[in-house]
Amino acid sequence: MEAGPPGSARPAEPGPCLSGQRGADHTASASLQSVAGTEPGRHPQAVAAVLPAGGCGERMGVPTPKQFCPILERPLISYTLQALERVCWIKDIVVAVTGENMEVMKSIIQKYQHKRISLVEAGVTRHRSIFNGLKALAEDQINSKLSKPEVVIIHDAVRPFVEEGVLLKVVTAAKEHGAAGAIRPLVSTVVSPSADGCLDYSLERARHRASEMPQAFLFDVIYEAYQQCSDYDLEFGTECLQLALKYCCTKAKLVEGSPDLWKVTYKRDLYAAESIIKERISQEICVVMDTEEDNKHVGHLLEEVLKSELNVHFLDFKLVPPSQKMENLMQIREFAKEVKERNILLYGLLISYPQDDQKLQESLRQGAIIIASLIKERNSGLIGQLLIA
Ligand SMILES: Nc1ccn([C@@H]2O[C@H](COP(=O)(O)OP(=O)(O)OP(=O)(O)O)[C@@H](O)[C@H]2O)c(=O)n1
Ligand SMILES: O=C(CO)[C@H](O)[C@H](O)COP(=O)(O)O
Repeated sequence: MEAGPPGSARPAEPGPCLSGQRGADHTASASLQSVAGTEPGRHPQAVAAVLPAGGCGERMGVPTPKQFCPILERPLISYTLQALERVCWIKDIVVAVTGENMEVMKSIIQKYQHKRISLVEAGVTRHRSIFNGLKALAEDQINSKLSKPEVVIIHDAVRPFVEEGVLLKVVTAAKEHGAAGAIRPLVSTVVSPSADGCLDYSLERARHRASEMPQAFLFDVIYEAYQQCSDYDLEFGTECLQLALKYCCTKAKLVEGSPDLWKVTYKRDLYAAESIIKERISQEICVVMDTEEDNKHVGHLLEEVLKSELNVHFLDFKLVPPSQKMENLMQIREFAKEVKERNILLYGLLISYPQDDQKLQESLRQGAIIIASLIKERNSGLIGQLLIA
């Protein structure tokens, strides 16, 4: 079963959103090496990331800012951080969080053991939050453990499915062009209404693209752009690539991104994100079997049946001696409670091994169906129960 990251303390509840906050106040390891700048003579801290996470998620319509909304009992932002942390050549990750949610963020970092994270205070708009993150990375910060990177990635905290491949593409393109960003084809046509609410004009859909995240910039380019830009830009702007163009004459390279890069914005996006996470979890499982030596073949048969149910590849397959802990049902329940603290869901499953071949197959098929649905659904109500196939 999928094991969540270790850690025990529960994070504090996120603070509610201040209403009116929005706009109110002012592939190859060789290429990875070169992105990370590890070749001789390069700055060792070449790539850093800034994650704006200071919004209140007005469009989501729930009191908890969306970045802290739980998906399968884990805050959304933790998935995004995990996705960036997996990329070893990103040396620092600067997260911009509001003062009132600083403690929540710290407890998430502690609980899920996130590494390489620095926190800065968010601003009242997304651009201001990003600017605060960039300031923390700029060289002239006293007492800072951060150092100025050559390239900075900017990525929204609410886009959890960012893959290393697209990060590599934008960073590589940013090194060459000064700026780069992920794009997607438009789903709907963009129209411009006139003051009377009637159609003024429409854009030719095939000639336009949706700008997504991640984006990457030569640090000096984007920092200069933020330093130069107007209060109006900081207040109402939504496009970092535009700032680089307007203030540094840097034309960003546009890179095709994957469909999963979309931004969690509305409540239905949380359900979509949950489904994607479940799908991914069910493709990365470790099955630990407790089978007696003379029944080893049954374990292998189960693996075969399970593969057809789940479409998974097995990361690990072990035969372990019966554990003392599992000997009675109460202990399974106690053990399940204990490991749930670490986001591990433990269920007991008893599969009978009839001598009759056909009955054995049926029993294994039932077992595989139960295992597959437990993995896909992560039903926390059933943990510690002994299910029978
Ligand atoms: N003052 C702000 C506003 C937004 N963000 C961050 O910018 C990202 C993208 O913004 P958006 O989806 O607009 O988030 P919200 O502003 O929270 O959502 P809404 O517009 O629905 O209020 C999010 O990670 C959000 O937390 C930020 O760091 N600081
Ligand atoms: O759209 C974008 C591309 O540049 C940004 O990712 C950003 O999410 C826009 O944020 P907001 O919803 O606050 O305008």
